[in-house]
Amino acid sequence: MENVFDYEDIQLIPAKSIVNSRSECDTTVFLGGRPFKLPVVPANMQTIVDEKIAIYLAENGYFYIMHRFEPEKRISFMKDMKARGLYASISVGVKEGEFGFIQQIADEDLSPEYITIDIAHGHSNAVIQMIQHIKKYLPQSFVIAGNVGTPEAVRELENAGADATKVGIGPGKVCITKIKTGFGTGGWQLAALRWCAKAASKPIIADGGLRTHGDIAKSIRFGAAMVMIGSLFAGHEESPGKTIENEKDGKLYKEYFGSASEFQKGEKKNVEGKRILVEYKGSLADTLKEMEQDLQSSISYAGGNKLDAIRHVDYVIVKNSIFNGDRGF
Ligand SMILES: NC(=O)C1=CN([C@@H]2O[C@H](COP(=O)(O)OP(=O)(O)OC[C@H]3O[C@@H](n4cnc5c(N)ncnc54)[C@H](OP(=O)(O)O)[C@@H]3O)[C@@H](O)[C@H]2O)C=CC1
Ligand SMILES: Nc1nc2c(ncn2[C@@H]2O[C@H](COP(=O)(O)O)[C@@H](O)[C@H]2O)c(=O)[nH]1
Repeated sequence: MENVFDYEDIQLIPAKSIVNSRSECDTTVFLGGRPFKLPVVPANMQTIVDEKIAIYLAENGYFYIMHRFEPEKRISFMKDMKARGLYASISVGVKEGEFGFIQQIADEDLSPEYITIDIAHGHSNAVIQMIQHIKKYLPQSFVIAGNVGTPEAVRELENAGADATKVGIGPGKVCITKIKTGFGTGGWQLAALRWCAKAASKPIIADGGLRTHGDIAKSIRFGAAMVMIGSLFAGHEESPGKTIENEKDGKLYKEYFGSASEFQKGEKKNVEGKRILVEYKGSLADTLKEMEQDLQSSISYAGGNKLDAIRHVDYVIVKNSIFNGDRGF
């Protein structure tokens, strides 16, 4: 494939501004008929999102996807969100019991607004069957299916009924898939996104590999409707990962582990994720605000006042050079 690149290899080219203040730029995105303040969703991982964060995000106009690693809590979670007048957005796997779980939700008339099928290798018959199963029993739910890394996969999942697909196999910060298996979009996630987006007729969520707020604009430029981010959300006061104090200097860290790590699985079987510590960085609300301001600025550099302006800007490939050797961001 020609033109293979990743986030750090790209710079977007500014166009004449049409606004007098960055505050005029609107970062709203629609997904499944609902408006959200940002085209960003924290990863559906156990050290990134919990019930409290989900409620905060839904109440404040952000998109969230609850993880699937405490399966027994999902029914009460959905009931709680509905009782609060909030949308419900859950994750499912594809093992046998998950098909029964979908039927149970339908029987209890709970129909969550969003269901994400969260599987490492989403281009599979199991995921296609799950999409069709959800569409049969819960036709009102918006189905996000993934993860995939090829146009063929995007087309097949869309044809099976997925309302959006999630692109990213192995670019994540706590991912070791590319090392353990030799496969994935790690190192060329942005080019893979562009490749997939050309084939897509429905929204794409770019998942994994974003390391700076500027990477949100780059994802949008290359075809994402929304991005999913783990590492940039792992270090907050509210983040569910354990808080750890460095004995030497008293500095605070939060733990962040992969959904396919030994920490998540509780066993050493098919491990494709690791655990790291990320620096503590204050409140989630502050990061969301900063992301919004940075993205407003991106929109103004794109010469527009809405997210769409970013989709049409020119870009250059500057291999590994945007940090000028300085990786201290
Ligand atoms: N985005 C990414 O790059 C990656 C994300 N993850 C995350 O880790 C978590 C666990 O993922 P996953 O292992 O899929 O979930 P599960 O452990 O729930 O496995 C789902 C089902 O798919 C099967 N399966 C898993 N991997 C493959 C494969 N490569 N080929 C064929 N069948 C497969 C499993 O069987 P069996 O276990 O017997 O093979 C199981 O039946 C998820 O949250 C996922 O998002 C994991 C790796 C990569
Ligand atoms: N290969 C693996 N990928 C994983 C695992 N757990 C989660 N993930 C993926 O990473 C992104 C978050 O990436 P980040 O770069 O923003 O930190 C997440 O949404 C999943 O798609 C794992 O154990 N192995």
